[in-house]
Amino acid sequence: MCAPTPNNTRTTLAKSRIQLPSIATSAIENPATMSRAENQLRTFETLWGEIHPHVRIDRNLPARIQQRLAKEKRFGSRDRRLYRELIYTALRHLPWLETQNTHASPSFIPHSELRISHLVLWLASDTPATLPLKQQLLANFPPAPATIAERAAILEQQPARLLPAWFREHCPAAFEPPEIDALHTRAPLWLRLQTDNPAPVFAEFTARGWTWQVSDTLPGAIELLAVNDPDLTKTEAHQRGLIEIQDLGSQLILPTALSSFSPSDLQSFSLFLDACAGAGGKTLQLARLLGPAAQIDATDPRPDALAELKTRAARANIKNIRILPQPALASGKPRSYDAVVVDAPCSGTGTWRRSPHLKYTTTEETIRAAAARQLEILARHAPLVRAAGILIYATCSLSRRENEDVVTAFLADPAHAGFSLVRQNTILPAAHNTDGFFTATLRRADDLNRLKST
Ligand SMILES: C[S@@+](CC[C@H](N)C(=O)[O-])C[C@H]1O[C@@H](n2cnc3c(N)ncnc32)[C@H](O)[C@@H]1O
Repeated sequence: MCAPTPNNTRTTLAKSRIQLPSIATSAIENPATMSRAENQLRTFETLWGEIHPHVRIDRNLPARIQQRLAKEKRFGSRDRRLYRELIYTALRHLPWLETQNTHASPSFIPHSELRISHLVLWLASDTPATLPLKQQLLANFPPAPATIAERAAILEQQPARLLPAWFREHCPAAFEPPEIDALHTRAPLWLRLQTDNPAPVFAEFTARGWTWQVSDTLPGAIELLAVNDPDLTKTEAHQRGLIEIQDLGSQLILPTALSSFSPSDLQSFSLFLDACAGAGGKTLQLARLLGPAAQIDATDPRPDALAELKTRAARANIKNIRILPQPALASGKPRSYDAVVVDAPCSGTGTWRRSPHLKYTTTEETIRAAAARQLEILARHAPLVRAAGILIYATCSLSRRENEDVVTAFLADPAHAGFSLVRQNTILPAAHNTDGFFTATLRRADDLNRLKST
């Protein structure tokens, strides 16, 4: 499986400093005696063989993976977790796997039957699903070192090959060792507390045997530890709206964007528009940040996402969110908002560790198209910001073309002469072990008439 294609460059592996021994060959030769672990690795190879041809052409690969795993009725939830983990590990390290020649150098693995799937298992994070396989099949392997640079040295690969070369110009920082490590790590599971009294949440987690830690960066953000992809929707905490799943980086966007304003400034902002609300991750967070005295209008072109937002708001008993269908907003009387949030659709380059397939389907053209759309959405919503109000722009991209360049182009347009930049920040993944995000806060001048006449 996963044999290098004729187009791929084969690297010849010289003798490595650390040798990766193979599993015993007898079980492979006689399937009847194959261990459960070996069977599972073979099943992964079959699944990967089906998925691999679609990696570079299917931007909806996660749905394909999900459907493929669901189709296999004999899989239990533990099997599905294992295969998902291995498939996502393979996706994160694909450029290495496609060029890793396990046969070229007998000196690398003497008398070996090392297969690419062993390397995938070796590279996979230690989780309750992968650990039993690692213990059985990789017993003689040295543990995989923590950093991509050390792993690359063992495999005689280049760390930078894991990212598209064209991306360097868009985000040089992503190629620095800490960021490459963060972009190729299994994403942690962050929750946002949606209650001032987390005691029942923590009591339920304890009863389920789950451990967690509270973020020291953002109060109210908690990371679930050593839990193997739990179905949080089944928890009482979720059903009562006490928690929402939200990456810490995403949780940091609004507090960062609003951090230049004093509490009294913030009190004067009571009418917000969330212009790209989707299913409302940030709408719900805003409602909590601002308190019940503020009003948040939420809109999005996707009615199904807005319906989900309605359900989530009801679950959390949040009453100060008003959902506006987009056509009504476009055709109705323009409102004047204290603040408009444009959490824009983007290429998702900040989410590559969570959605690694995007590394292979995103091109410079994808980014160009995303930037044009972002500028259009910002320009369309700018007139809705009142004098002295603010416009918050955010993406989950690390490309400066979708971030700083969009802000610069927006400000350069004479139609936006009343706006100025208050702050802009890139949330790099390594800083707090998050996905990558960008946020900019723009303020509209307080005397629009004066600006119009100048
Ligand atoms: C990054 S997602 C928003 C995520 C959401 N704010 C949250 O926190 O969960 C971007 C959203 O923009 C919406 N969108 C796409 N095209 C748009 C457009 N032209 N104008 C406004 N919103 C758009 C998408 O439907 C999507 O829900």
